[in-house]
Amino acid sequence: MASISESFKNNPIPRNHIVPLDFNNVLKLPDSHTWSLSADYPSIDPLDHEAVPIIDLTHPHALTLARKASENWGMFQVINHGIPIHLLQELELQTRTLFDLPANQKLQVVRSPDGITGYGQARIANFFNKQMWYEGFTIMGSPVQQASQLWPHDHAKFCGAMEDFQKEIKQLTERIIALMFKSLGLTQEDVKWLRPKSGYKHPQGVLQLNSYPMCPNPNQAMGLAPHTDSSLLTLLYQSNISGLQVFGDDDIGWVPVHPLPHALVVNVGDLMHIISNGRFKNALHRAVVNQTHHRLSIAYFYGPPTDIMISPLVDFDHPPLYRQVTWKDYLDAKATHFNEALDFIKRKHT
Ligand SMILES: O=C(O)CCC(=O)C(=O)O
Ligand SMILES: [Fe+2]
Repeated sequence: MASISESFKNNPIPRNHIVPLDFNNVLKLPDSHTWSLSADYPSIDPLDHEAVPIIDLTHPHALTLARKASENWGMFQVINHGIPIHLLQELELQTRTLFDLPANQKLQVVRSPDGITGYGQARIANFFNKQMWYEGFTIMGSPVQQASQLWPHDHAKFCGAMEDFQKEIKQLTERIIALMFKSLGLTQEDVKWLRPKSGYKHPQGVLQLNSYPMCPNPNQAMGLAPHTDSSLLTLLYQSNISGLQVFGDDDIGWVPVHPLPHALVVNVGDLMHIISNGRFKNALHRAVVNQTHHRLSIAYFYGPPTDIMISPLVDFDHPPLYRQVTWKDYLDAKATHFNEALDFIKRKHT
């Protein structure tokens, strides 16, 4: 069966890049987690500068606003998105319950080297020689298999929250993707797979629970190293602790994206950048950590069905920048070349 899991099977990760530190048992930042960050650390506060736009999805000009934000930042926050607040609260509570478990229990559900779901370090860990102050848990569909190992008699709440949230966030993500495609001039006929009827496989979604424990020396630690998402679009719920930063450009540098109560961050992924033929920015972002709060965030990565070819939108003035790829092909390129993956699918013009 063609699924993105195949890409993970073909690109196994060594176990020392999977098992996270037992953060509860360290008082001092270990050398393995100490980054040389002093030069790039001071980042600009958006209070002094333009910040990542906030878009009310019920606003009559939401389409134009989303297009502009995608062109300028590759990122925006949405409010009035329709996801019930109680669901976000339950999602956060269940995520916290998971990460509050002792390390030896979390290790019962550690990701396998060639697997996609379960507990572990950031998937990008093997591209860096220092480790991140991070632990994560990846879910595709029902998490019941792992949850029943963690809580043999009591996993219904965790599974219920994760499954209910995936249903809601999938619909919302598709709604925002449709809006962005429309803003690019793509028709429903061009992207039939987005609302699959018979004959199309379903789009794929991955839910990623992220945890950044309190850190004894946050200025020399990295929560999640700079990366772009390999998805078409990512939606992120970042609860109420700051930590997400987006790279504006060389003048602005890293800009914090402060959480707004119950808002969701929308992040243009590499595939959307390809479809837009470079018009939408694939946001380079990272997460920093802090000394006093355990920060959680929940990301939903959305991508097309594996057999769908993603190709750049072209017009007469703009020849295609990239060759066409499936999500799986792209994930394979990313697993080898990481942040340079797009260069490998660039078309060479003579
Ligand atoms: O925790 C955050 O704010 C960022 C998470 C993220 O970038 C990711 O999961 O890909
Ligand atoms: Fe990300």
